[in-house]
Amino acid sequence: MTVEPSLDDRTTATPATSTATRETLEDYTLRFAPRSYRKWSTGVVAVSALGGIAYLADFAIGANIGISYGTTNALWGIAIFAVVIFLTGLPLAYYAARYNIDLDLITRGSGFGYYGSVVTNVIFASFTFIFFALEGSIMAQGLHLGLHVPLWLGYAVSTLVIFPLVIYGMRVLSTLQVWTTPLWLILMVLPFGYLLVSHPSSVSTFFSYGPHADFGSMLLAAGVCLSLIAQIAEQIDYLRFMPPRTPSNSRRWWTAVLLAGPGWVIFGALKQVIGLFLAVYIIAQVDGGSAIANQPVHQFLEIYRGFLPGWLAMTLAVVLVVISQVKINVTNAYSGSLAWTNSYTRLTRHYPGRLVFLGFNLVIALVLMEANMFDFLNTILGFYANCGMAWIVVVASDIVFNKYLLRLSPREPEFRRGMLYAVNPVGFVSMALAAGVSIVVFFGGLGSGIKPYSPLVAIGLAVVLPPVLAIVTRGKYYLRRVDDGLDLPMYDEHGNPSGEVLTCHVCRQEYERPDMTACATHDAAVCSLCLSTDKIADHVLPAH
Ligand SMILES: Nc1ccnc(=O)[nH]1
Repeated sequence: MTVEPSLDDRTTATPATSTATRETLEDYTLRFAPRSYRKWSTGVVAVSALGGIAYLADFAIGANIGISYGTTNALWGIAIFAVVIFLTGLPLAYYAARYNIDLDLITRGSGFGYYGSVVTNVIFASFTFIFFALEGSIMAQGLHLGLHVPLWLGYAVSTLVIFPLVIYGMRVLSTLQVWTTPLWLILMVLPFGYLLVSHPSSVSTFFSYGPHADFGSMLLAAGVCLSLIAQIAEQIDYLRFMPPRTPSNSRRWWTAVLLAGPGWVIFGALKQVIGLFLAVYIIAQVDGGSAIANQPVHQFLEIYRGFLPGWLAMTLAVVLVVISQVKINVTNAYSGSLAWTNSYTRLTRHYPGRLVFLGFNLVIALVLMEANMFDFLNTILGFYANCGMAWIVVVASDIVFNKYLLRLSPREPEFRRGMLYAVNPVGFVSMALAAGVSIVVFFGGLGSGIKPYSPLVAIGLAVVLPPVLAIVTRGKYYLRRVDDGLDLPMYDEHGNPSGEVLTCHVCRQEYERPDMTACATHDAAVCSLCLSTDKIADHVLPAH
């Protein structure tokens, strides 16, 4: 769902094709990513995937939990977050890289069913507008500090600039994505190193900041960080372009999947720790520091001031904030519009084009910003985390327990209409219960004593319920039929999706084997998207 750098050498559709066909052929959103398109090395895929994580929200998140719960509890919270993200991200990243499909397609076959994953798409869309609003607020703080733009106007500006960029500028931005990463490292990592060396006493101030260790506070802190759990979906949007895994590239393949998949959290956690460190430094060193310590632009301004003239420090801080935030918000806007489009297409069997939903997503984000969401960050993120965890952890649990250990869920992914039941209770009910109960706990509905434990409730239910429900339903609701009517193997000799090409008799484009199904009424093959938009279910195969 995100931009791929330097993918210019791809095949493009002929002008006569429908909007749906053309737009999904740009980068195979909503579709299997074919072998013919996956020409990058494992290293290029990994670097592109990690290029997206230069966003600044982590600095604000780290600072906020530190200010609320103290350094010790915040650090433990970040550690809990990192472990959960890594363990749950691993099976998901593996499926994306091995089978070349995005997280929505994985979700459908991992316990949710063809329509069941519409809900998880909405969870993902919420992730993009909540984080769009958070990143946009940070950008507006930069514009306010550097150029005295009032915050309300800064929110509007940081939203409006994204439109033309997403509509026209994807290519340019892909390039920007690649060359701003080194610039970002220079602007961020080096100054932080300098601060540590020049002010060694700041380290002990840091460790002694705030209240002592307390398990409830650690979990509350972890809950805020865990709102980032859906980030794995964006990592996967790149990982699905991994080349086939063969005996000769197996090591490189696995390294790339581990680093760029669940490994994103190493960088995320580091940024949170740095944001927390800088916040404590500002509170200790600057008059009135506690009011601004959670704002990344102030954090960078303070570091730069240590060794640069004031005007230059200010310019650099604002430039860094604007570049980072525009970069990430283009991704948020793009991914969010895709998630909405995807749900809408499946429910109405009509592909409306992405622009409508781009507007829709950004309006919600702007309303959140204007309502001052930055001041209620811990609550919004902590609340969202319950939904995000319920989805991601259920999918991970289905893969690990139901696919591998119990073998009640089919090992190979399935995402095509007609092959799946509309809704599979295994994942759907698990997610609904995990999210529902943990939200009730989060708001104190089951007593204030267990209120901080809502992340544990969400994770616990989401881990345990899928295998229980798979056993209860005996895995009956995963596949509506097992044979897709095409007499061609789906996988090659190494277990990679086949690169064999077939023509869709509806849109007349060529697609690789895994994207195709036999047509119910014509003696021909049909592609997954033409199946999704088939209004009268003319091509959809019957249940077995
Ligand atoms: N995917 C994202 C992660 C963090 N912040 C964002 O804005 N987006």
